[in-house]
Amino acid sequence: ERGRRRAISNKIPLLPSLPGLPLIGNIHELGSLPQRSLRELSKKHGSLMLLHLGSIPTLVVSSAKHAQEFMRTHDLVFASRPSSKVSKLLSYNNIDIAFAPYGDCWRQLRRISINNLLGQKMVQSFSIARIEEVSQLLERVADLASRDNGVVCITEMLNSLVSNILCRVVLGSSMSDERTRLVCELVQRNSTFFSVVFFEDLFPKLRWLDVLLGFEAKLRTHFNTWDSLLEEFIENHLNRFKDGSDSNGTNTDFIDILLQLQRDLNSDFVLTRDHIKAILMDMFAAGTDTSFITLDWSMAELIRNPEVMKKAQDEVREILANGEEMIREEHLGQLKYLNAVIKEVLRLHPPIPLLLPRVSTEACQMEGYNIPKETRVIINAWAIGRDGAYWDSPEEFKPERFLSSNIDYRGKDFQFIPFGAGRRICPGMPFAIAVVELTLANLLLRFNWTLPSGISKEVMKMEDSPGLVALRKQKLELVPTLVKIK
Ligand code: HEM
Repeated sequence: ERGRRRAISNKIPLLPSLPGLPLIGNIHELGSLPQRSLRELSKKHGSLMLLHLGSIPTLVVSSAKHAQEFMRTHDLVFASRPSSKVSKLLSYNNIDIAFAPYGDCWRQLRRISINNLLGQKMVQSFSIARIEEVSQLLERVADLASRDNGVVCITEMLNSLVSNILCRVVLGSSMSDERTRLVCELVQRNSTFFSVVFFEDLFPKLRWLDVLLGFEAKLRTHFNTWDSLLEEFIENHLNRFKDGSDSNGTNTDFIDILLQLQRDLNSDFVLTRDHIKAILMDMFAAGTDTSFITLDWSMAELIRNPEVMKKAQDEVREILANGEEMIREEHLGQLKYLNAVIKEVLRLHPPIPLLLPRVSTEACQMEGYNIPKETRVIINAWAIGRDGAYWDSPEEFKPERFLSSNIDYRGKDFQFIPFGAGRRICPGMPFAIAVVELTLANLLLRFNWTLPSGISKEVMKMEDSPGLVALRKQKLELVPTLVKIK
């Protein structure tokens, strides 16, 4: 049967490749913001294009219809990830969740991530961490607002808020500020490494060039720093456990949960120390920048669209009963307009504009073409979210579009896939949404926001910075004014 299928697929034509240069193929066409250049290319060559990145054949998908083919119809064939030099090292040889190839190890770890770390129930159990960190942020903003010129760099404040929440949930509340800062720095360096393409990834025979140019040594040093830090965190937890100083379980964090699972798991799957370190690395790498970027773009869009800001502020201010000073998690379900604002931000600014790449584990057929095994797939979620075929005035920021529709980001509506879809959809979605909603709601409740004097919204640049994640290029500085609560 397999042989017959192969014989049939041999007769089906391959998708024609875009013309490229010798050796490098189409790399020169990517530019510094591939989501934009790939969208331009797709306007000419169609929403399913075959490119060659070095010697690697890569399909680029730019329409909701084709995204659905890859992430629903043929999801199983494309549920694996290609390995790269950076991801392989930082994921302890691809034994994490985000970069693991499709298979038993990935399935087991993904189940753990959903059942024990990131699912709705666990997200609720960490609500105190969010509330406390958000109230500290509000105090810091109020303090800065009362000083000098009252300007705050909201980008930096949001970045440390998200890092603090993540450190607290993953490592526990007793972590020193110095350790939290180090994690934050390493997470930023991770992003830099993920944006660098190593020669070996494009031309497997050119690994010697990475060695010669010192790239490989730098990456290894970075990994070693991470590794010893994660070892230190795990050992501290084990010692605390041995002392019995944390036996009442009130201080549970991700490391405690994973160590407990390591002790309990009575199945064939053995959770090793490397698995635990790889999962922890994933949580920091996948969880920090993404949520922070969403918050940063939200504040930028709100300041550029004062009528949207006003509506969102009216909504949060109306639902508080007299005397209450903070929006709490139980209020969030009522904030329909704020929810639409967040969706609109994720539509125009998906934090991972090209999602994470997939790779086929067997040949399959699509639109009369044969797609061979081991073809890489990049899905341009950024272009799909701005596709005029699905969205009215696609480049405009109009949260109202979501008030009258049921479209959401849970992976069923392929014109809106900031979290991906199918088997590999982001397991951190409930975690991220809880942080983003609570933070935005309270920033809008407590303060009125304006641009520093001399700066008008017309001169704000809404460009992304290059890299795997799309942070706004300019840091956002704003002037908050404390609002008296009734
Ligand atoms: C607004 C915030 C976030 C966005 C937009 C986002 C987006 C994504 C995307 C696009 C993917 C790839 C999906 C695919 O291949 O179809 C992904 C995967 C993943 N995300 Fe998120 N993410 C966010 C927050 C988080 C958080 C807070 C965590 C954890 C603390 C997290 C953990 C992961 C993991 C572990 C994966 C790999 C899943 C797999 O390969 O099976 N993410 N995310």
